[in-house]
Amino acid sequence: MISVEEAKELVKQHIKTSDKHLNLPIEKTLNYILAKDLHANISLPPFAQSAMDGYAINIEDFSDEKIFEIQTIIPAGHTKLEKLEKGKAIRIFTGAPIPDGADAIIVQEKAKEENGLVRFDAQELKAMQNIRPIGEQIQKGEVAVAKGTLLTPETLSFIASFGITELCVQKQPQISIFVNGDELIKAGQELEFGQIYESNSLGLKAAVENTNFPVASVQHLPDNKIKVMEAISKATTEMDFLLLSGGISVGDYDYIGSSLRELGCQEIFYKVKQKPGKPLFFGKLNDCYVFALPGNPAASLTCFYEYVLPALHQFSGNGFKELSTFLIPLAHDFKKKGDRAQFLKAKIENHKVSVMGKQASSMLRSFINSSGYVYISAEQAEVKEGELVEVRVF
Ligand SMILES: Nc1nc2c(c(=O)[nH]1)N[C@H]1C(S)=C(S)[C@@H](COP(=O)(O)OP(=O)(O)OC[C@H]3O[C@@H](n4cnc5c(N)ncnc54)[C@H](O)[C@@H]3O)O[C@H]1N2
Ligand code: MOO
Repeated sequence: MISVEEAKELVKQHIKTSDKHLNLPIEKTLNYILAKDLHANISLPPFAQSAMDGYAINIEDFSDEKIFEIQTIIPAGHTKLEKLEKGKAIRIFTGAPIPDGADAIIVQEKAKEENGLVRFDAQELKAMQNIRPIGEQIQKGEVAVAKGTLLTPETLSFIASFGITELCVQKQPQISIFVNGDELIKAGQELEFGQIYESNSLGLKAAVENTNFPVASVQHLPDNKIKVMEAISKATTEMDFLLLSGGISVGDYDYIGSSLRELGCQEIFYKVKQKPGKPLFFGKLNDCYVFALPGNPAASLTCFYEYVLPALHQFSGNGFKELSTFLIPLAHDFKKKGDRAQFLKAKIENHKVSVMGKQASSMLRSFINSSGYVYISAEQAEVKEGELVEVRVF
């Protein structure tokens, strides 16, 4: 059985970033990954701009006593470069082009205007005050946004300021989710003795979608090896990722592992020294990455967050992006049972973190209102109150 660290390293090594790109109108690219470096096609700002509503002057002409004649008015959107005449002021507004010869904007709160004349309050002036120089934010030709960047609302807004209408983005992975087990029934049906409502597919689908990747299909497979093999064989020729849940342990009706092997799936690892999620399988079949997640609901989700999520990011050009991790003092002593690494649902309160109750991998309850996992490595046996622990936030 390999360690959590070894398993992650293997995922990182084996997932290749997709070279499938597509061009999309910029307004359709939210949450895609930029596939090519984007160079600034113009400087920003493209011309020197006033940062305030006020008056453009040349500092050499300024003295507290002086009254300036107002030469003209420059509103935002004025498309002609004006020239400031010696000793005069120009009325100007935020975003308007600075006239040639001006090197300071005095805000209107420090001025009094009357009959075409303006008198400024006594004040110290700094060269270029309230002026946004050309290219202050970025110069034409510089890399504006590097490939591999997630297209967030802020990034898209920045890109839009270059007047760009189309972007080359990474194609999103095609993902299928299969859940397996004869005991599982769909919500809405009457529960018979021995049956449970199937819940992992909803959790996994929501977790994938929460990361802004689409789910192509969800399917429930019976405990029937022929059907399992047929479904896996078809999905792995069509999908980039197949997420299987359940049937990967050692029981007589756990057909996922044997089906994958008989179909010739390359096994990259099976079984990780962790709780929950020990019988996690990762492999590759027909160019499709296969994660067989243990069926216990908390194990399925934990393996998703810790292994599948970074794999999806890496495939999509966003690097092996794991959950954000913080070091936070533990609010109580903790003794670990067993020698596996543990991902424990936990809550951060008052700058400390507490491990929640009901941690069994069959239970989801401790996820409710949790902030993330406390990660206790395989080597650690206990942690004392106040010691810093790794908290992985989902
Ligand atoms: N003899 C051994 N038995 C088990 C071992 C072992 O090492 N030796 N490992 C245990 C561990 S650890 C885990 S985790 C589970 C994983 O088993 P499977 O991946 O084969 O999952 P199932 O047996 O199909 O299901 C486990 C559990 O979860 C429920 N389940 C499954 N799918 C769903 C779903 N979609 N929605 C809701 N609940 C689901 C299922 O009914 C079972 O109760 O194996 C242990 N056994
Ligand atoms: O690995 Mo299992 O998730 O411990 O129950």
